[in-house]
Parts: sequence; C-alpha cells; structure tokens
Amino acid sequence: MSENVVHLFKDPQDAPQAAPAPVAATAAETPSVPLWARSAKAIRHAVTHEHTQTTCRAVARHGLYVVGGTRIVARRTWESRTPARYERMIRAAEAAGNYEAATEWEERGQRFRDARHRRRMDLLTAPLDAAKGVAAAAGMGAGMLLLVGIALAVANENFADVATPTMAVVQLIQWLVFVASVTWGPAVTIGPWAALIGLWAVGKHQQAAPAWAMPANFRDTDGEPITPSIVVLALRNLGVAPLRNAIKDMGDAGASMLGPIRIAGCGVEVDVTLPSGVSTDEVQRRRRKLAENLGRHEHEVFITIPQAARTVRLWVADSGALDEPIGPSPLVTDESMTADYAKGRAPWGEDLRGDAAVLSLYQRHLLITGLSNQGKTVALRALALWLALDRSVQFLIGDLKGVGDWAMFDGLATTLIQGPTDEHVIQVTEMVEGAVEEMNRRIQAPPGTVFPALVVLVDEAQMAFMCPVKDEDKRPYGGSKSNSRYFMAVRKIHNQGRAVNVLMWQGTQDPTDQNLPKLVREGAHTRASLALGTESQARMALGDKAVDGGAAPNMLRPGLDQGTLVVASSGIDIPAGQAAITVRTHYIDDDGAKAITDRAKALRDGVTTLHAIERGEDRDPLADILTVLGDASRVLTQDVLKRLATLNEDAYGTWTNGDLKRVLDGTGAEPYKSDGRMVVGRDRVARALANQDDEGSASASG
Ligand SMILES: Nc1ncnc2c1ncn2[C@@H]1O[C@H](COP(=O)(O)OP(=O)(O)OP(=O)(O)O)[C@@H](O)[C@H]1O
Repeated sequence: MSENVVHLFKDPQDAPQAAPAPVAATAAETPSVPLWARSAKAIRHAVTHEHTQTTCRAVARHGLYVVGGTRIVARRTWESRTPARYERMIRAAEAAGNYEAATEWEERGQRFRDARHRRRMDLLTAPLDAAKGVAAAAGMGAGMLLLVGIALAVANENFADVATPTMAVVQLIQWLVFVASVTWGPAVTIGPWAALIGLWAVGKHQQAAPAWAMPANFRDTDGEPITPSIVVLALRNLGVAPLRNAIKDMGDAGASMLGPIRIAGCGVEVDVTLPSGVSTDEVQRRRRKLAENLGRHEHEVFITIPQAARTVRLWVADSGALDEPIGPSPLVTDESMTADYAKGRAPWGEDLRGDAAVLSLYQRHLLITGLSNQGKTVALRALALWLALDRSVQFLIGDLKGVGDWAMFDGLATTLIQGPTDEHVIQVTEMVEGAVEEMNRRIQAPPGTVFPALVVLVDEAQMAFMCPVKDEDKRPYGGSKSNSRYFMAVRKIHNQGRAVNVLMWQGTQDPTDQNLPKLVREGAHTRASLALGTESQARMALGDKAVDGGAAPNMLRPGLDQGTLVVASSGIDIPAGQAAITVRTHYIDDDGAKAITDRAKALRDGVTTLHAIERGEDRDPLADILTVLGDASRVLTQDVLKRLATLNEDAYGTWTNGDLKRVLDGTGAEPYKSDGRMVVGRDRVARALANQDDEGSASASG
C-alpha cells in the first residue's frame, strides 16, 4: 500500500546528499587573507566598477566641456579680431594645392587688415570726439529739459515747474544708481558662474571633450552615417604623415578636400582631393585602417582612382548593407526575356551603387576565377543562361567537376562533357580542338560571312591545365608548353576566334601560374574574380592594371561574399577612371537554371547533345544526319552541314551540299525544297535508315 502513496514532499532519501556545512572547515583550511590585500582588492573593485567609471567619465566630460568651450570662444574672439582665419584658409588651400583659392583668401585677408587699420586710426581721435559728443549731448539735453520746463511753467502758470523735468531726470539717475548698487553685489557673484555656464554650453554643443570622456553610445562610432568631419578625421588618422600634417594645417578647413558626399546605392560616395605630397596609392594601401576609422569593416569601403589628378574615390557602404541579398535575376522573373548576342547585354547583378550591372558578351573571351565555393559556376552559368535565349548561339560545354551544375544544358549544348577524370580532360581538349578547326573553317570563308556565336565553355579549367596525361605522340594534354594540347587550343581561339564569333569562356579555381598560365589569363577580354586569397592572385585574375586601379577581389570575404565579383571588361559600364567594377550577381539556383534552359530549348529546333567526342572512323553518315536533325521535322541543308561539322570535324568539316546530296541520293531522303529553301526531312531520313538497317540485317542473314 505504501508504494502507492505519492508524497507531496521530497523524500529525504532521494534528495542529493547535502554537502557538509563548509563554514568551519573553510575557515580552518583557507589561509586568512591579509587586510591590506583585501582592502586593495576592494579598492580595485570599486575603482574598476562600471558605475564608478561612468561617473568619473561624466565628471571629466562636463569639466572638459568648459575647457573646450573656453578654447572655442577664445579662438572665435581671436579670429574675429585678427587675420588668423584668413591665414588658416590660405594654408589649407596651399596644402591642398589649390593656389587659386589661396590667392583669393590672401586678398580677403588684405581687405580685412585695411579695414582694421582704418578702425584703429579712428580710435586715436575717438576720445576727443567722444568728449565733444558728450558735451554736445549734455548741452542739448539740458536745453531740451529747460524748454520743456518753461513750457510746463507757462501751462501751469507756476514758475517752480521750470525745474521739474530736470529734477525728474536727476531722480531717475539717483534711482538707477540705487538699483545698480543693490544688484552689483549679486551680479559680481553670479557673473562668473553665468560665464562658466555659457562656456560649458558652447563646449557641450560642439562636443568639445575627448572621445574617452564621452558616453558609450558616442564612443561606439561603428556604422555611423558618413559626414565630412568623420571622413577628414579618418584620413588624418590614416598614418600618412604628409596627409596628417596637411589636414592639421587646414584646421577646420579640412573638409575643403572633399567633394559632395553623394548617396550611391546602399552607401555613399565621396571624392577626396589629396594634398600635394600624398599619393593615391598611399591611401589605397591603407584600406583596412581607413574603413575602421570610418566605423566600417574593410569590405564595406572601396577605394578607386577616378580621372581627376591626386583624387581618390571612396565608396562607403551603409553598415551591414552588403550582407543583404540582392533581388532575383530578371532571367528568372521575366519569362518572356530573350537575348541578342550581338547587341544585348546579360543582366548579371547590381553594382555597389545599386544600378543594374549588365554585360555585353559580344566577341569577348571570358575568364572567371575565384576560390572554391564562391559562386564561380553560378556566375558563369548565369551568362550562358542569358545567351542561350538567343537561339542562334551554339554551346560546347566541358564541365570538369561533373556534379551536374551544367546538366540542364543537355539538349541545348551541341556537346556536353561532364566529369573530373583524365579521360574527361582528353574529351574536353578534343572538344576545344574541334572548335579550333571550326574557327579555321570560318576564317577561310568568303570575307563578310557572318557566323553565329559558338561558345566553348570549360568550367574548372584548372583541371585541364594540371592534367599529366600524354597522347600517343607524347604531347601532354595539360601544362603550358608549346606542345600542350589544351593550352595551345585555347591560345588559338584567344588569338583568332573573336572575329569569327568562336569564343572561349573559362571558369577556374584558385589561380596559380601553373593552373592558369599567364598567356591564357591575358587572352580573355572579360575578366572577373570572386573572393581570392592574395593580391598576387588578384593580379592573375584581373591583371595589373585593374589591381593598380583599386580592384581587390582578395579583400572580398570568402564564404560571406559569395556571388560578388570584381569585373574588368569593356563589356560593362565602369565609372570613368576606374579599371574595374564590383558586381553582386543575382543567384540563379539549379531549378531556376533549368526553367531558363527549358525556355531556351523551346526556342530551338531540338539539339542532340553529344556527351563524348566521336573518334571512330567507321561512321554512318545517314545515322549522323539523323542525329543532327534532332527533333526538328526538317532542317535547312546548310544547318545540317554545320551540325555535321560540329559533330565530327574530321569526317564532315569539309562537306558541301554535293556530299550531302551524294549520301542521301537513292535513299528516298534526298534534300527537297520547302518554302523555297533546301531542307532535309527527319522522317524520310529515319525511314531510309530503317530500310538500310533492314537491308543490312537481310544481307547478313542471307
Ligand atoms: N550570386 C550568389 N548569391 C548568393 N549566394 C551565391 C551566389 N552564387 C553562389 N552562391 C552560393 O555559393 C555556392 C557555391 O556556388 P558555386 O557552385 O557556383 O561555387 P564555385 O565557386 O563554382 O565552387 P567550386 O569552385 O567549388 O565548384 C552556391 O551553392 C550558393 O549557395
């Protein structure tokens, strides 16, 4: 029965064993702390306590407001009486190298001196003039009072009234003297205090106390809006001696170095004209310090060099604004969007000012670099997705990672090779070499022939450069020697592909001289970089000119700035004087990409994508023709020839209409006219092929 009873108190058995009373033992064991040590600890605790510090800071602050206020009032008084202000402005203008302004201030100073001289000369004669004035005023006053008195006496018919006005004035003076004698005492006592309060008020209004004495919310300047005084102070404390001295010389006129502070996207932009003796790269090299002086993180400040001489342009983000994502790509939101390779621009993202960043891809080779997992593939793919919406553009794609990032191009790209092995590198190399042959064919075409764009895209191209395999002639696929196959094929397209619209696009990771040879880096017209590790990598990715002009992908934060690119290209609008622009790209995920490629496929007749480069010599032309017809019911003979050439350059690169006719003659699938143009019909070829197979099997069995 007792097991079923639930006690409403804790069973002492269950309770954790109470610790034995420690007091006596502790007292016995702990060696007694000497009084002086305990006192010192208590004092230290009291002194370092937050309340004590806040109180001391408040006392110091208000005291220092008075000191600061006195300094300000003294300086104002001094400046109003001397030409010090003009001299300061002259020094500021000279320090900034603005000699025109210096001359103007000098003239104003001279005018001030002349006026002051005149006033001083006037002072010499002033006592005499004043005495004369007082005598005249007294005489006139007495006369007036007498006249009023006489008028009063006549009116009242009482002679005694002649003195009444004079006596009234005398009484008024007596009364004033009395009031003054009563108030003088308190005024003498209160006066200094009132003056003190006045000085304190001036000091408080101007925040004239050192930063350490200010309350916590004032000391924490992180994320504060950017004002001219903050910029000037940040520049003064940058650690560039000539800049600090020049700003000191300018005093309050330091802000004259700054242009207007303009709102630019999610931040502000200001041009700073540096004093003579300070070079732009001295400021550029101290980006982190400048950012911290401005209360920002390093990645939130961009320093570029605009056209004007001795000028740096600072772009300072609103605190934390760069961590906010930008909106979705118009490629995703606008389903009716199409592309135009020659005249259009790919919507890639936004620049830091918040303006749309659009890139022309026309006749430009492309290189995108970055550390792993920063958004290189997504950025490269976004461009390909836009271009795929121009139905004339053909793609040969080699994805040497091969985890399906480019899988949605199956049925859109003419060739799609996906995989990380040496065999894939060999296939990709042969794909690029095939494009070189197509390029040569195009170059030999009659002048004026216009060719559709053929984009040869290799993602993770570093895998190709690092491939150790050699072919049967001992030519390496990788490397950057004159017989390296991938390298030489890329070089050839870089050198001659542009004019015939054969374009090389490469994405590579973590560049080094080995995995991204110099000549390949420099062959790209559009170079873009995501976050990188070092400045030397930034130079590899974007070139010296861009990095010297302030491009700093090595300052982007790996992981946090995914999708943010620094772009150097003639295909994008870059503010005058800058060599590169920072673009935050729209993120298009795999599903979004698939929806876009579905739209791009719908624009085309149907493309049969090759997943390997054919090398066999025993080709069946009829089967190949059927392959290149894809899903289309009929295709122009010209297009059939082009597709056959792309399918296998060796076998069909030199084919003409005559060859096509020869193969199809007698099969029942001969080219015929449709809407006045020669076409090949898919069903007819399929039938011919079926017949051929039947005949083949019949003869085999016969
Ligand atoms: N524009 C973007 N905005 C926000 N996040 C992005 C953006 N682009 C990419 N990312 C993020 O970065 C991740 C990696 O992207 P991606 O696969 O393109 O990187 P990568 O540089 O090609 O990597 P790796 O070199 O390792 O293949 C994406 O899964 C996504 O989470």
